Amino acid sequence: MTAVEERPAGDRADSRTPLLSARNLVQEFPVRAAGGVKGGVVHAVSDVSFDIYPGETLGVVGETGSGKSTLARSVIQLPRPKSGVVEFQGKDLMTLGRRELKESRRQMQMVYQDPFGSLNPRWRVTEVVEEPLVGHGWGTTTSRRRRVEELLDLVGLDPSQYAKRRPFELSGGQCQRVAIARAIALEPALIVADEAVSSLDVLIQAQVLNLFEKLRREMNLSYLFIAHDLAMVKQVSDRVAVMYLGQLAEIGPSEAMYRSPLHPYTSALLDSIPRVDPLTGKAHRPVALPGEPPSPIEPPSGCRFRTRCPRAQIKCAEEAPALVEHQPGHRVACHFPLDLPMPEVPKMTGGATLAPGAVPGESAA
Ligand SMILES: Nc1ncnc2c1ncn2[C@@H]1O[C@H](COP(=O)(O)OP(=O)(O)OP(=O)(O)O)[C@@H](O)[C@H]1O
Repeated sequence: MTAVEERPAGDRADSRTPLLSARNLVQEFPVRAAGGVKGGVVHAVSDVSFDIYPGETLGVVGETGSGKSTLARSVIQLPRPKSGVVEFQGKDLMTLGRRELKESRRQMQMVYQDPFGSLNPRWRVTEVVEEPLVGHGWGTTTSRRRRVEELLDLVGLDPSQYAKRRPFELSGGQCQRVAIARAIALEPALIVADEAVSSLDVLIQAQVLNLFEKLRREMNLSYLFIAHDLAMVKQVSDRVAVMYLGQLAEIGPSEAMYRSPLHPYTSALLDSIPRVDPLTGKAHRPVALPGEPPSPIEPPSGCRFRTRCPRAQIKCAEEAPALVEHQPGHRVACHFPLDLPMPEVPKMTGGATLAPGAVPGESAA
């Protein structure tokens, strides 16, 4: 796949120069077979390219195991990807030494799914939030304490009530607010939120999402926002990237992706969530995605989704589709995307010669 040039969506993104450009990212993990013998590799992220613009939220969705977290961690170089380029604020992170990378990491912070697990249980809230400031030699003890109070205020926690508490004395939502205060302490440009609200109940989720949005406006933050919940991703994202088995299936402006998805996988993901049609008011009955994702150790040839795709053709097994722009800023990696009529070509009928995975029989759309 060639490098892509993307466009910011909507009027939130305030610049045409990306804050972050990831190109052809690859991350693989060796697997050990029984007895510790070296086995194959997990192709967790394969040739993924995307941009994030200042002030923009890019949502990433996909089934479990599709490589979302690995992608997020590759971006912040934890660990460094196997290959590719990550350019952040004009610097190629892949070539930076440890000291320079630490400086760049100030500007990119992660918020994790488990709010309790991500905080040191022995520390008080003040110490948790102050720690990155200390680590980067920020200010004096007095100015740091003042900054911690400001940060707690900013995330909606009254310092006089919460500063001295320990994580076990907080609710999940409060813990996540502390984690966010810590993440924004050094005024980063990018927050990588990996399922950051998934473990919270719905009401608290909405409050934390509002907090993210407030911080985006006030600090011109960008987000790489990872979640399973498509409805939530749509709500917070300017653009959405759909991952399947380590690759981008589709990326585009949030509204367009949900209104008229181009990839059969995106369409199937949307069909799998309960929702109400905004035009007719009719409830949509969710349809489960067929089958299971194939093993990322031996992904299918050609298009990785073809073993579950109702539109799969012979070509899909033979040739990997490139991520191609179909609408402005809306790219899809599919030989037979949903905005084009199905051509009259021989259909795939069985998996024997097209392993791994069986191909959905004659169910082409
Ligand atoms: N350190 C590792 N060693 C070996 N395999 C790994 C490692 N980390 C991730 N994987 C594998 O890489 C693939 C992608 O995993 P990843 O956690 O990135 O997916 P995900 O989309 O974030 O899933 P989830 O939504 O469940 O968090 C999976 O097959 C996973 O088992």
